[in-house]
Amino acid sequence: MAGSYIEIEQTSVSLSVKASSRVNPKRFIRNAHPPPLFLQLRGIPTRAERAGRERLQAAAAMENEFQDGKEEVIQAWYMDDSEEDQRLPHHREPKEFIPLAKLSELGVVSWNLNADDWEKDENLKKIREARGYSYVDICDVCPEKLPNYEAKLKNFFEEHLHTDEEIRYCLEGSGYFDVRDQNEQWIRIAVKKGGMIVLPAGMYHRFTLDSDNYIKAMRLFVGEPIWTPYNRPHDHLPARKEYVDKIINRGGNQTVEAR
Ligand SMILES: CSCCC(=O)/C(O)=C/O
Ligand SMILES: [Fe+2]
Ligand code: NI
Repeated sequence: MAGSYIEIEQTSVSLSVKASSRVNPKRFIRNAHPPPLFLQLRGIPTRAERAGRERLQAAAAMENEFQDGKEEVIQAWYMDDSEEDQRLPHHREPKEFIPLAKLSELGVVSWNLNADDWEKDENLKKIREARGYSYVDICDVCPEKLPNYEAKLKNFFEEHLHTDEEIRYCLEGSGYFDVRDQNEQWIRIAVKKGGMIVLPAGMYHRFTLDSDNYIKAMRLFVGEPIWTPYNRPHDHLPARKEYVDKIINRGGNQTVEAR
């Protein structure tokens, strides 16, 4: 092939590749941007597509890491319907605990990390690297440190969704993240020091302190954070539709009625 040319025409680009000992023409074509039409038609992945897929695989592989002792820092149970103080556990009678694997089915990812050493923790670094969590800050939920404490707590407990993942790592204290299961039942996820949790984009949820009244949480984000809560109902948002398709309907065609 040395010295020969491969000419590929498509509407937006015309690509000439001179094959030589230094350039692998097949690889050059696969990495062209935009991808040549014949690659698109044959479904051959470009370099960008391969990189995207590899990132997703790395992020997914991370979901099985750092699980030892997780039950001590993250527990989940079905809630009762009582209107009593939101900070109470709200167990059903009898109690209905939920295996953490069930949370994975809902798209919730979680880990047990060493919160005493979070600044140097290699496991936290691995998670951030694999999942692209470039942004972090720390949020103390207590009246002295959180501006507009009462209003914020009220907003946290309004059922809402975000258009990106909600990623929280409990460094001190504890709190409850409530999520809906596939049948709209409330599940209470109790997170203690060392528990890190990811609620997927488009999942309705709410947050409350428990009766110990304090959490110090690391908040993580991919890129610049967008904190906007979309209170229920916000079923028309693409993030919600994707969540419903992927998790609630598991790729099927069932429709979910808006409340
Ligand atoms: C524990 S961080 C405060 C809760 C929060 O940020 C949130 O978005 C709840 O849904
Ligand atoms: Fe939230
Ligand atoms: Ni809206």
